[in-house]
Amino acid sequence: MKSERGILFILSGPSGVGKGTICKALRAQKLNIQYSVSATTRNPREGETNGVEYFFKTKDEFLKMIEQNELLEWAEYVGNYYGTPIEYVNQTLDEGRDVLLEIEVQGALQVKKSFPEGVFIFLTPPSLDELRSRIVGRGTETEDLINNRMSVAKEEIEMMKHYDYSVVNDEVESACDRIKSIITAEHCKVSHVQPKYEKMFRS
Ligand SMILES: Nc1ncnc2c1ncn2[C@@H]1O[C@H](COP(=O)(O)OP(=O)(O)OP(=O)(O)O)[C@@H](O)[C@H]1O
Ligand SMILES: Nc1nc2c(ncn2[C@@H]2O[C@H](COP(=O)(O)O)[C@@H](O)[C@H]2O)c(=O)[nH]1
Repeated sequence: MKSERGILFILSGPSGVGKGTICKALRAQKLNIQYSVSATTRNPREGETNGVEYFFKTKDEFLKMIEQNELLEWAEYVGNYYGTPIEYVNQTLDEGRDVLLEIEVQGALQVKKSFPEGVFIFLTPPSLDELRSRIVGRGTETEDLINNRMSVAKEEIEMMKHYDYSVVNDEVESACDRIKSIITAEHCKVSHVQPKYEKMFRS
C-alpha cells in the first residue's frame, strides 16, 4: 500500500447531460485515474459489452450483491438497479490510485456518507431544453422514458448544493479541461499532501 491514498472523484448529474461522453473524452487523454465499472440490471444497449460499460446482472444477482455488501452504493433509477462494486474502489484507492465514479445523484449522495473526503462534481446542462434534445438526440430512450428522465433531472438539479464543484457541459473539450483543473487542484490540497510530508520528516 502507498502512504498516500488515492482520491475518489464522483462525477454525477442528470441523465443525458454528457457524463458518459465526458468520461470517454477523459479516458482518451490517458489521465492517471481509474474508472469504476458499475453493475446494472438494465439491458445492454447496442454496442455495449459486459464488463466494459457495465456488469450486466439479473435482478436476483443484483439483490444478492446488495445483501452481501458488495456495493459501495446503489440506486433504483427509472426502473433499473445500478451500483458500484466496492472492492475495486477500495483496492485501487489503497494502491494510491485515483478512482472516478460516473453515477446518478441518489448514489452520489450515499457515497458522500461513506466517503465524505471524496470530491463531488456535478455536471450541469447549459439549459433544460438542451438536456432534452441531448437525450432525444442519443436515440436510446422511448418518449415515456425521456419524460421520466426529464422529471427526475429537475429534482436532481436541486441536489447540486451538496456537491463540491459544478461544471457546465457546454462543450466537451472545455468541460474536460475544467474537470482536469479540479483533479489537479485536489492533488495540491494540503489535506492530501500533508500525510506524505509528515511521513518524510518522521523518517
Ligand atoms: N457538450 C456536448 N454538446 C453537445 N452534445 C453533447 C455534449 N455532451 C454530450 N452530448 C451528447 O448528449 C447525449 C447524451 O450524452 P451521454 O450519453 O454522455 O449522457 P449521460 O449523462 O452519460 O447520460 P446517462 O446518464 O443517461 O447515461 C449524447 O448523444 C452525446 O453525444
Ligand atoms: N447510483 C448509480 N448510478 C449509476 C451507476 N452507474 C451508472 N449510473 C447512472 O445511471 C444513470 C442511467 O445510466 P444509463 O447507462 O442507463 O443511461 C446515469 O445517470 C448513470 O450515470 C452506479 O453504479 N450507481
